[in-house]
Amino acid sequence: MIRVIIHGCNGRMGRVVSGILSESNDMEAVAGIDVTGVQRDTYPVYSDIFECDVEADVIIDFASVAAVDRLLAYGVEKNLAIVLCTTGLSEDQNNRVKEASGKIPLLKSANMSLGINTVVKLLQQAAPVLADAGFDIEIVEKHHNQKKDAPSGTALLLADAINETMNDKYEYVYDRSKVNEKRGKNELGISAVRGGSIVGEHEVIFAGLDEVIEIKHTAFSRSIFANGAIQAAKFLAGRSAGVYSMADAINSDRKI
Ligand SMILES: NC(=O)C1=CN([C@@H]2O[C@H](COP(=O)(O)OP(=O)(O)OC[C@H]3O[C@@H](n4cnc5c(N)ncnc54)[C@H](OP(=O)(O)O)[C@@H]3O)[C@@H](O)[C@H]2O)C=CC1
Ligand SMILES: O=C(O)C1=N[C@H](C(=O)O)C[C@H](O)C1
Repeated sequence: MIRVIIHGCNGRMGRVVSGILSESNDMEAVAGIDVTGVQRDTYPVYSDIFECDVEADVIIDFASVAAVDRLLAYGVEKNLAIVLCTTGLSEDQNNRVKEASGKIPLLKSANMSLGINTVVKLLQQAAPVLADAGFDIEIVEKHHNQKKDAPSGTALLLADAINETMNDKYEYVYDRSKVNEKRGKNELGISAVRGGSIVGEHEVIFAGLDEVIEIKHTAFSRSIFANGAIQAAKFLAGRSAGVYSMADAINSDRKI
């Protein structure tokens, strides 16, 4: 049995992860961490991560940026693998993630779904061809009205995937209302929409002369992220220290 601590267990994502693990034959939730400290399932829930002294193999995190520093410190202290799914981390926090990965196995991804990770590959093929032909690139993301960070971690992940294949030539533009000039060729626009219960939608628009290509991913339920995180946890448990990617977990033969 792979023993999992769910960080943010009472949140929207934590509850979905918890539900899937309760049906698993080879993985189990052994503890949860959530500011509320409310126990909803069979495992104990701690409001302070350092109060949790339950033996485990891996932490699955869907919580809050405010909780990330203590999560990393706890993982390092207890020598626990971490699947880090919280988005909106600062540059300093991303550096601390890298530092921690020198000591523990760590997989961080802004999107755990197979679909988005496949879109990344498509973009890396399409972007060099279309950008060289003069196409402008814009990303539009849509999420529910409870989401705190904007733009989404996935929008940035997609933009970075494109930019890496283009020698980092793009400058990201988030708010055109402040720009009173025509669009520059090296701009990559990123726009965020927030409303209702939209689970997650990402559209990458390649706009050329007289033709437009749109690559769009729509999440209809949170289980695609939860299943991806559980697959990542299964992949990560027992590995040596280092940074791993969702692509590593998807290509692994340790399936859920
Ligand atoms: N990588 C991916 O594929 C995905 C990433 N996400 C990201 O995951 C994160 C969580 O999303 P979601 O579940 O919708 O958010 P929620 O706000 O529903 O859940 C987060 C939970 O974490 C709790 N929490 C807040 N601070 C702490 C803390 N210091 N210690 C422990 N628990 C804490 C919250 O408690 P309280 O409500 O009381 O503050 C809440 O119960 C977001 O950053 C989101 O962007 C989401 C979906 C997919
Ligand atoms: O907060 C969410 O809900 C989501 N967050 C992630 C992000 O910021 O990209 C992933 C997914 O789109 C849902």
